[in-house]
Parts: sequence; C-alpha cells; structure tokens
Amino acid sequence: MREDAESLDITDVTANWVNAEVLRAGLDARIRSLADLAHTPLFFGRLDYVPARTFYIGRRHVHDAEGDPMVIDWRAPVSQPFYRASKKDPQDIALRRRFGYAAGELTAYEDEHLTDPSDAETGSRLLQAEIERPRVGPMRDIVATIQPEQDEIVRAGIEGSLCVQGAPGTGKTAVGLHRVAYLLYTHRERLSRAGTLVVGPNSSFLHYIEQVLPALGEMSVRQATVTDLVAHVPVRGEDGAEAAGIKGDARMAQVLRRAVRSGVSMPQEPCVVVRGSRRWRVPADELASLVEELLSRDMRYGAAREALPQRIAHAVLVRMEQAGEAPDDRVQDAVARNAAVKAVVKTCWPAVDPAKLVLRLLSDPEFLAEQAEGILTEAEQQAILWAKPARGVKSAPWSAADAVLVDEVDDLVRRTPSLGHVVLDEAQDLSPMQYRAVGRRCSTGSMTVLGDIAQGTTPWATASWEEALRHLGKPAAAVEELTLGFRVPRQVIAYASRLLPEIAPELREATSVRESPGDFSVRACPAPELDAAVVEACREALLHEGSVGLIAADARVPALAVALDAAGLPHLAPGTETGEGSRLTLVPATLAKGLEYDYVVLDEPAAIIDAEPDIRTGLRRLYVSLTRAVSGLAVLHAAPLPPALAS
Ligand SMILES: Nc1ncnc2c1ncn2[C@@H]1O[C@H](COP(=O)(O)OP(=O)(O)OP(=O)(O)O)[C@@H](O)[C@H]1O
Repeated sequence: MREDAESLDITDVTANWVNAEVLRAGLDARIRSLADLAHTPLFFGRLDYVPARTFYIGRRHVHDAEGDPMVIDWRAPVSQPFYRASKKDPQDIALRRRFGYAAGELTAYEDEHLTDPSDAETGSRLLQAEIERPRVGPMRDIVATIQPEQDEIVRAGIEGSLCVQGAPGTGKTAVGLHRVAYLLYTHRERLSRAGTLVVGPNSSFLHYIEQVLPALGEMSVRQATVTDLVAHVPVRGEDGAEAAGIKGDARMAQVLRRAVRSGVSMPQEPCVVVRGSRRWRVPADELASLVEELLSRDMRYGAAREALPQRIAHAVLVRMEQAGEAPDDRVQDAVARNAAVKAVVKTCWPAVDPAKLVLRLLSDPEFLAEQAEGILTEAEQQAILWAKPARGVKSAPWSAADAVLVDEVDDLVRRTPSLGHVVLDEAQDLSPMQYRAVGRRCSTGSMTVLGDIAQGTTPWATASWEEALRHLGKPAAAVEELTLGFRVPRQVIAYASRLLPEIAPELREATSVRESPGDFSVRACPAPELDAAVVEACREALLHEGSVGLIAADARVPALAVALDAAGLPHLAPGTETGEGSRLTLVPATLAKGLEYDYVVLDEPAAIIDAEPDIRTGLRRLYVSLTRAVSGLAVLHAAPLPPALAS
C-alpha cells in the first residue's frame, strides 16, 4: 500500500499549482500514515465468523495487491465482536484469537471457541500481561484489550452525550481518546467539517496523552485546557479561593447578562432620515417599541444590534411606501447605514467590548452593585472587586476565572461556534462558569464527559454529575460507571480507598483487575532524615523496570530537587517524556492528576493536605497522589498521617 502511494504520479493531473500542492500534501500524509511503526504490529486479533469467514483485526485497514482486505480496522462494525462477543452471546463468532507480541515480534496466541461448550471460560493471559507491562514513555493505546464495558462507551452513537464516572485507573482517559478515534472513523466527513476537541486539566497531562491519538491514526484533533479556550485576555492575576468560587458560580452568568444589556436605553428623540429633498421621521415612541421588541427576544446582543438599524430602516420604508414611493432592498440597506440611524443605534444599543465590560464590573463598585443587585450579596461583590481599579485591558490583573467571565460576555454578544464533538477529561474540577464555557463550544454537537467526583480538587469541584451536565447544557446525557481498575494494585487501591468515606461517601471502592498485589510500604522517619529517606526510596524504585514518580507537595519540590541532584539522581519535570535513560519524574502534587508511574514515592502526605484551602480538598489531592502507581507505592512521612490512613 505504501509503495502504491509512493509510486503515484500526480504531475499534470491538476489544473493549477494550488490543487497540485493540496494533492501533494494529502498524498504525503497518506504515505506517512502508512509508515511502519517499530513495535506496532499490523494486527492483534482474529475473528472466525460462522460460517467460515476469517478477519484479522488491527489498528488500521490493510488490503492486498488486488484490493481485498487483509486486516480490518478495529473501529469497523465487523470488528465489534472482538470486544463484545462472549460465551453467553457469541455474536456469530466461532473463534476469537488474540496475538501477543514482544517488541514487535509475534510471541504467543490465545484462542477462545465461543460456540464450543467444552471450552472453559478462562481469563486472558495476554490481557493480564498487557495490563501488568511496565510503563515508560507516553500513554499507550489499548486497542488490543478494550473491555466490553469500555467498548460500549467507545462505540456509543455520536448523537447523544455521555458522562463517565470512574475510579482512578478505570481507563476513562483511554476510553475517551479511543472514542474520539472511533467517532472520527465512523463520522469522518461530519467531524472534519465541525471539528473535535479534547479538553484536559493542564499541559503536562495534554502532553502525556497527545501521542495516543496519532498512534490511533488520528491527527486532526485539537487539545486544550479550559484556560486555552478562553484566552481573550492575558492572565497574570490570581484569585483567592473565595473570589474564585464566586466568579465561577453560575449566578455570575445572570450578572453578566444584565451588565451586557445595561447600556441599552430608550430613544428620547425621533429619528429623521434625509434622502434627496425629503425627510422621513420615525417618532421616539415607535423607536422605543423596536428596541423593546429586540430586548424581549432571546437573541445575541450583537445580532440584535445589527438588526436594529434594519428595523428602523423598515419603519422608514413603510412611510416611503405610504407616500407612494416604491423603494427596494437597496434603499433599505442605504437607510440602515444612514448617519441618523447609526446615531440612534450608537446611543440606544451601544457596542459592547467583552473585556472592557468585565473590567468595569471588577473595577467599579457602583456599576457592579447595580448589575449584581439581588443576585450577589454585598460581601460577595466586595470579594470579587479588584483591590484597585484597572486602567486598561492590557494591564488589568486578569485571573483564570476572569477570562471565563470575558468568554461568557463574548458569547452573549455573539454566538460561539459549536464543534462536532468535545471530550472533557477530569471534568469534576470545573466551576459552573467553566462548564458553561466548554458547553457552548459544543451547543449543537455531542460530548463525552469523563471524571471522578472523589478526585475533585478545586473548592468548587462539582458535587454531582447531574449538576455538571446541567451547566454543560447536556442535562439528558446518560451517566455510566466504570468500576474495573487497570492501573492501581489491589493493596494500594484498598489503602487509598480508606479516604473515600470522607471525600466522596456516595462512591464505591474500585476493584483492581491486576493480579499482582503490588509493592506497598508506609515508612515513618524523623523530620531531619526525611529528604534522605525519600532519595533512598527513589533509588530503590529505580532498581525496578519502568517509570518512577516522586510526588510531593508543590512547596516541597525545590528542596527535593536539590536533594536528588546532590545524590546524583537525574530527574524530569512532568510532561517531559520518560525513556529508558531518564525514568524518574519529580511531580508537584497539583500536576499529578491523570498521570501514572510504575513506582511512586509519595513524600509527606501532611504537606500535600496542608497545601489546600480545606481538609476535604486536601484529602482528595492526597487520594489522587496515592492512585498514580502501577506496580508499587512507598509512602514516606515525618508528620502524622491523616487518621483514616494512620491505623
Ligand atoms: N482495557 C484496557 N487494557 C489495557 N490497559 C488498560 C485498559 N483500560 C485502561 N488501561 C490502562 O490503565 C491505565 C489507566 O487508564 P486511564 O489513565 O485512562 O484511567 P483514568 O480512569 O483516566 O484514571 P484517573 O482517574 O486516575 O485519571 C492506563 O495505563 C491505561 O492504558
């Protein structure tokens, strides 16, 4: 297939050089997509349908010289039974074969005779081996081992939105990315027009997952944080927890809606349009009824502002007709652009600059009081005002939450275009205003919302998926739960789950499908010896194969970096790719979300808890940090552990 693509002669097939360039780029992309990937086999499974028809299943479609299929794409309907068929429901499959590879070499296969009653149902060794395989480098695809409950989510229809609650390591991120790949395959035309977006918590996380999508054969997916999406103003300020909470509250949407319309006023003067020798006069009360009519409509502020001159012009045209003239559309357009009409629009329906409006709200106590009256208390208004009024948009101390407010205003003024599909990962952490910002980018498309209530580490983290989905504008989305854990060893998940009654009492403990119990230790040591003990634990962890993450409270990171350097242990920052030569990452606890390491050394839990504004958020941050380990976890502490973990 690659040779065919390479040997295509496209000289003289296009009419002009632009088309030639486009064709060349398309062909180059195809040749690239057909490159051999070392260690990535062409197929990983085989299905024998009854009656005898055999299909090989792989990451992409492969055909032979005659164009007959040799390997079927895992996303094609024919491949679905590879993930779903069972002895109970064989789905016309007589044999399912899984192939095992080591470094690209075929080393094993495993058969299941789904229609043969004498063939006992046994767990898959290859699946176990895949799950237990040490991790290094970026996240891998799971196409060979997607589980039935995961496959239902991956292949759910594009029409409906879906929300997935899942404990740490149940594969939410993996499933979300494979769902994107599935949707792009199945609805390529539609999504290439409308666009697809994956929203993640921070750039380290996005970097960690970005290699998975091209590995799945997809490149045209945008990845962004919420902050990237709303980058209307330069963010350099920070809010305290209280101000951030209020700015993120859905009531702010009401305040902003009122503020946007606060400049609208009723015309006091008639509008007089002079054309040639004639003057046409629309009285003030008629103008006012036009303005009122537009106010009463559920219309974007900017669209209404464009409609108003047309409405006034229409009133003028009616008068022209009454006077026996026969004006056409061009006359209406000309009247709409008349200086007198423009002047009415300028005073009665002034243009709104989103950033300037929010700047005024946060700088001007009287303006804020007017707009927030009956919505925010006086104390709340006080809390969100900037310490001193900002002078201009460029120099204002914008915070991340402020940028979301500007985005809301922007959408009140002109409609935000909708994408075809949006995947929102670590969704539990968003504020209602952030949910609205993501939701409006998907107003006519569908969403996949992934998260874990127990891992909510913002003071405003959502209390329920129902609430989050309401703010996202997808109240009808189905909520599914993933319960099988693929990452965290049994002992470790059991230990971390002791925190659940305090951080998310309604959630069930995750089960681990991993057979190995995992290395697990908790060590107390005197405070002066903690750094040395942590360095030693890292050294021990590095004796094993795979990646090692040292997770510590953000404030502890500089000291630990010095200690590691002094001990001659090279270490990376999160988001930098681990490899054979550099396997140790020093991870600030606030960036640990979504990441995983084979061995985790966890420094001083008390410091991780104390860094958060309240105890629940602190314990949740600790829960996230405890659940990053694939094979082993060592907890080292000098200060006392929280009571749930102490005994
Ligand atoms: N079906 C599967 N087969 C093999 N590995 C899997 C499967 N599902 C998930 N995994 C692996 O389990 C690990 C955890 O997956 P993932 O990071 O998607 O979980 P998560 O639910 O997003 O976790 P967290 O809530 O901690 O962010 C990853 O290494 C992933 O590749």
